[in-house]
Order: sequence, then C-alpha cells, then structure tokens
Amino acid sequence: MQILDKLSFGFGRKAPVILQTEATECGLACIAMIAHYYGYESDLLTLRRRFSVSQKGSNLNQLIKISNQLKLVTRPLKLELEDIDQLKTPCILHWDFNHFVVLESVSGQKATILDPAFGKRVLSFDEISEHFTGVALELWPNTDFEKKQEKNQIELRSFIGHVRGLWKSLGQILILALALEIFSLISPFFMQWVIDHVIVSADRDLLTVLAIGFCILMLLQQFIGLLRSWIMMYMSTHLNVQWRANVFQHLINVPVSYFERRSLGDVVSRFGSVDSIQRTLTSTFLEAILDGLMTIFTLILMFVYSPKLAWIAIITMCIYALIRWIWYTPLKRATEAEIIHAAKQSSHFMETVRGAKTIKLFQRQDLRRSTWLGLLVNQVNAGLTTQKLGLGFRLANGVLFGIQNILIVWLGATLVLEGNFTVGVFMAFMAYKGQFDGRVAGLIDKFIEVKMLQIDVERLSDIVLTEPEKLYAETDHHDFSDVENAIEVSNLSFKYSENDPMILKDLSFKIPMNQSVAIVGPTGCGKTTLLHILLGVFHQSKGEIKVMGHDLDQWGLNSIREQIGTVLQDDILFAGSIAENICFFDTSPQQEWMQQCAEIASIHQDILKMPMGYQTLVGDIGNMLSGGQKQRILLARALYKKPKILFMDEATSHLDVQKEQEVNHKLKQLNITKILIAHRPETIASAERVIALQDGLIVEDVLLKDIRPI
Ligand SMILES: Nc1ncnc2c1ncn2[C@@H]1O[C@H](COP(=O)(O)OP(=O)(O)OP(=O)(O)O)[C@@H](O)[C@H]1O
Repeated sequence: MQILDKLSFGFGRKAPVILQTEATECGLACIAMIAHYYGYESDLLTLRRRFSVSQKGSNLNQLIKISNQLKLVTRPLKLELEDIDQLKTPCILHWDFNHFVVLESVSGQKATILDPAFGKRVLSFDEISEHFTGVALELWPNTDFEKKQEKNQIELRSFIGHVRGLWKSLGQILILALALEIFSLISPFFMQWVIDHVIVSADRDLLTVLAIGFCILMLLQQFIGLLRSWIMMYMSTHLNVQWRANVFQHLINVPVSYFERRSLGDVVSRFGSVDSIQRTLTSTFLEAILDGLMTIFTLILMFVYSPKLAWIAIITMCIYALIRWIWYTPLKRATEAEIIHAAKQSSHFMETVRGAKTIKLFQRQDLRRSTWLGLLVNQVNAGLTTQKLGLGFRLANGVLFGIQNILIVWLGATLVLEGNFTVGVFMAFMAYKGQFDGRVAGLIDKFIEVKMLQIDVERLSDIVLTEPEKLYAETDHHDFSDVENAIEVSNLSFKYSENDPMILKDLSFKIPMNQSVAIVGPTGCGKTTLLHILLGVFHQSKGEIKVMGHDLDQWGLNSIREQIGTVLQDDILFAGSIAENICFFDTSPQQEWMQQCAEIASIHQDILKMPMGYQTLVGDIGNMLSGGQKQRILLARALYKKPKILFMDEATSHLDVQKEQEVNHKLKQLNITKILIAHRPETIASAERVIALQDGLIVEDVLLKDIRPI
C-alpha cells in the first residue's frame, strides 16, 4: 500500500487527505491527517466517538487538547506569511477565521494545502494570503506516541440486518451458474474436433452430429442463463428493498443531534450507499466466486495443452494484478472525494431550492449560483481524476495483453510448425486462454471492486453505527395512578459537547401533576435546551430526571413520548390534509376528538372557512398556512395524542394577543400538566407558576397566586 501512496503523491511520507463529514469537524480532520502522517492511522468515525466536537466547531485550544490526548506535542504560533516555509510540516493553519487546513509543504512561492472541505490544493502565496489568518499549529509526536491502526471495523452483516430468503436464492444461483460454466468449458472442443477430425478427414456425418450436439448444448446454456438472470433479478430486488428498509428504520431511530450535525445532501448520499453495496455484493461477488472456481479448471486444461504457454498467461495475470493493485489507492481516494463533493453540491442545491424566497428577497441569486458552480466544478474535477486514472490503467492494460497475445500466437504457431500442436488444439488453447484472461482479470477487478466497497461501507456506517435512541424499556407496564410529580429534576447540568460551556447548571425542581408552569428568561439562557432534555432529545451531562415518576434513563423514550404532547419552535407539518396532520396520519382517526382538539386550539372556525375544510391540503412543511394558523394546527396535533404533559415552546408567539388569550383560556380548562416557554406577559400570566432561568441557573421559582395583588 505504501508504494501506492508514493505513486500518487510523489516521494516520501505524505499525509493523506481526510475529508470532513460534519460541517464543524475540519479541526478533527486536520489532526487525523497529521496523526496519520506520523503513523496513527484512524478515521473520523473513530475520532468523533473519542472526542466530542461541538456543533459550533472547535477553536485552537480545543485542537491542542485533542492533539495532546493523541500524544502529539503542539506549538501554536503567530507568524507572517513570508515565514510560512519555516514551519514544521505538516502543520495546521487557521483559515478564513472559521476553518482549519493542513499545510503539507512549501516550495518557492507555492504551498500544498490539504483542505478537509475540498481536498488537496496547490496555492500561490497571494491566494494563501486571502485566507491565512496568521495563526498556525505545529504538531509532532511525543515519546509516548504509538504508531497503530485504530479504525472502526465494520461488519457488513451487522448493519444490513436480517434478510429473508438470501441463502436459498444464493444457492440456486450458484448451482445454475456452475452448470453454465461447465458448458462454456466444453464449447472450445467444438472447434478443435471440427478442425482436427472433420476438416482433416472430410467427415460430413461427424460434422452434422457435432453441430446438432453443440446446438442443443447452446440452447440449454441460453435457457440456464436466462433462469440465472431471472433469479438474480428477483434476489437483488428483494435484497435491495429489505436492506433499504432496515437502514431507513435505523436512520429514523438515531438521535436528533445526528441530523443537526449533517447536511441533507450528505445523509441522502450516505443512504444511497446501500444501493452500491447491494449491487456489488449480489452480482459482482457471486461472479467472482464462480470465476475463481472455473479458473482452476481452465488452467488445468491449458497446462494439459502446453505448460509453456500456460505460464505466459499466468505471468501476464500476475503483472495485471500488480498494476491493478498500484492503481487501487489513488482510485479509492479519488472516488471517495467524488462522492463527498457530489454530496456537498446536492446539499447546496437542496438548500437553494428550499430557501428560494429568501435568496430572491436578498437578491443573492448570483452568489448562490457561483457558489453552487464552484461546488459542481469540485465534483466534476474529482470525477475527472477518476477518469484520468481509468485512462492510464486501460492503456497499461491494453499494452500488457497485446504483448501477451502476440507472444502466445508466436510461440503457439511455432509449436504447430514443429508438429507439437495440431491447428485444432492451438485454436482450442487460444479459446481457453481467452476464457482464462477474462476470468482472472474479472476476478481481480471484482476483488478490487469489493475492496472499493469499503468507501460505501464506511459512508453507510456513519448511519448504521450511530447508536439509536433507547426507545424501549425493560418493562412496558406503568402505573400512573398515584404519581405525584409530572417532572422531577435534581442537580441537572448540561453542555452540548465536552468543549462547550455549561448551558444548565445544577438545576433542581419538581412540577406536580396538572400544574401549569411557565419557563422564562432572557433569550439564549437555555430554556429550549431544558425542554429538549426533558423530552429525551438530548441527554443530560449530570443529574437525574424523572418523568411521571420514572427515571428518564431507564424508561424507554417511546413510553415517555406516549405521555407527552409537544409544540416546539421548529415543528413542521407534513404534506397531506389538515385532518391528516392533526391526527398525524393516524390509520384510524377519531374524527370527533380531532375536531375537539381543533376547537381547543381555536383553529376549528378557521378550518371550516377553508374551501375544503379539514380536507384542505397544507403542502409540505405547511407553507400554505399563516404562521398563526400553523401554530394552532400544531397545538391541535399535540392535543390529539391526549397527553398527560404538554410542552410548548413559544407555541402561540404568532397569534395576536386576543387569540392567544382565547387559546390560553381553553388550555387552562384542560386537566393536564403544562410546561410552556414564553416571552409575552399575557402567556406567562396564564400559568400558575413561573421558573425564571438566567445564565443556566434558576433565579426565581414562584407561584403566581403568591405575588398577584388581591
Ligand atoms: N445544538 C447546539 N450546540 C451547541 N450549542 C447550542 C446548540 N443549541 C443551542 N445552543 C446554545 O445553547 C444556548 C441556549 O440555547 P437555547 O435555545 O436553549 O436558548 P433559549 O433560552 O431557548 O433561547 P430563545 O429564547 O432565544 O429561544 C445558546 O447559547 C445557544 O447558542
């Protein structure tokens, strides 16, 4: 493998390009590249699990901390661009005030930059001066640094899950394919017998018998071929659907933070890897096994005909394998870069389509277009690299097999002239050689293809190896009859990642059943975060939380979420009718209850005024409705669940004061626990108790009746 690195990157040890997956992990990717350079070979998946990086990215101090944990000595520096060639490379440069890149080398007025967002680039000092902030971080191993490989070993089986009928179909295909291979082994005899026995002795009867015999064989071969393809088609379709379903099931069960850290295009592209894996495994893998088996028989026959000629064929194949192997690493890197750039391009595209209105209103069409074009060019360039590598490989391949063919024809013809070979035997040998070349080259290609699958497996593993949320508890029977407190929080602390500041600090409070509580505080003080923790969206860093008397850590999230209704700031509606949205696509909706919920949310009259009433379509993400209407439908949807606790995060902020009071009044009649985040005094006044947060601490916790003037 090391030879390959040299081939693609010149002489000496080089850091590989590791492209970032999450928007904020450029720093981690830079450290991974440098650690790899010194012999600690790891991947982002492994590093991400070991060091949690904030969604807001890392700063230099955090990079130093991570590097030190990897036993790398660090030296942060402030320098002028002219002194950049004095740096110990590879090192990290601070870029554009919001990004990190690796400086690989400097030569003359140019430097090679490994950018985790774009790949390898050679930039002039002028170009660098536009990005470089003057801060660099040198890294090198300390005495405890260990050279090792620490990558997530991914077992395909483990994440593809259980697939029905796989082995049976595989068995059928294997038997049919074996039969086909036997036919193709027999067919060169036709030519040999015709030339050596029919033509030499002018035996027309034998010719007819041979023709009829081989005709039957050919028909049989075609029929079996058809059957094999049919079963293959059936199996791959089944596999594809089952694998996709398994991966989708996993995807929707991973925590919310997974989606928050990745772009839409990246998740879609990763999910698409299921297809490539399935295609390669069902067709290529099987063919490779059969090719491998049949090569042995073909080779035996070739040795029977002429060991000398057979050796030439074997040596050619060894050279072919070597060339293929040399091409493997650069090709893998180029393919990987192409996939990542394609995902970025499509993310930008999707975001542009989604945000078309904002873009137009801010007249940023040109900017979006040029940024997208830049991403497209990156993608196309990465594609060109793969194509160029392919061209070079095909040339080497063509020359190799051309020489081999000429050599064998020359030596074979000499053997015929010397009387050691008949013409028929020579022809048959050539046919076997053709089969051998095809099969072994195919076998090598497929081996490489299966190895290349690692890219897709690694990409998919980002989804599949992410731990799903704990949805189910050991016991599903819960008794809420004598539960006193809806929520009990003791000593709760929370920060988003190891390196982020504490957002919530040592909070303790109890909310009795059926109490209505307003959580207030200045913007950014952690109200939404607290709500998300109570809902199990984020996990508390410290402390204990009990919901309806059950420990949040032990109670399955499904059981908790069954008891609660939520209206959050970023909630969305889905494509469908209003009725479907209120019932959240319930398969047996309760019409009457749905209307009651709409009445409580004060949206019933609005819906009736719409041309198709409850059957009015809302369009995806609910963009046919006014902000206030949407919020009230979301509230009706939360109430439809018949929750015991209702969480509302500025759920009525789009309503006018009068409408809001109407909704608050109706909600007050409901005998459920309500926890609401609000800024408006009218909404806060509708609660019985107010908990005020500031800087992550509870600064006030009062019952409103105690402070209201009588
Ligand atoms: N996913 C995240 N990763 C890192 N920090 C975050 C994340 N989400 C929010 N924060 C930070 O946590 C702090 C609290 O945010 P939160 O949304 O809980 O505030 P809030 O009190 O609900 O504000 P508002 O009243 O404006 O809705 C903020 O400083 C915010 O920048």
